[in-house]
Amino acid sequence: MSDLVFIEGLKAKAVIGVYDWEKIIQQDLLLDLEMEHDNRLPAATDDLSKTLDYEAISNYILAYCLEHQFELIETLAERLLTDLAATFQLQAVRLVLRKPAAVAAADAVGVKLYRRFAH
Ligand SMILES: Nc1nc2c(c(=O)[nH]1)N=C([C@H](O)[C@@H](O)CO)CN2
Repeated sequence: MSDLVFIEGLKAKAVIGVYDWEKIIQQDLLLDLEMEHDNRLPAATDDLSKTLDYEAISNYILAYCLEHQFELIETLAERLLTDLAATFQLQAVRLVLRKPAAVAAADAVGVKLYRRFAH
């Protein structure tokens, strides 16, 4: 399936990092998501409940980042995707998670994941 619902440049806040100073501050994260779905069903019904609601998913991600604390962005990315897939019945998702301020000489650093889920 090559149809996608996507979210680009979602700005989240999280307490994240391996160093002590990072455990007492919130830092900015930037997320891009591509979620595979079949566009024909929502298009045939014009019904929000038949698609992946990018607003609901964005709000879920923002809350998840605020409510969970990890050292590695790898951990956040993996657990977030597992939760998202279960909550929104995602079939397959590509995630880019950037930590823009982590390396001063770089525009951003981060992780890119692609996961397929069986429901
Ligand atoms: N692959 C990773 N490398 C690093 C991470 C990380 O989460 N994944 N984290 C840090 C520090 O927390 C850094 O962001 C502080 O600026 C270093 N390397």
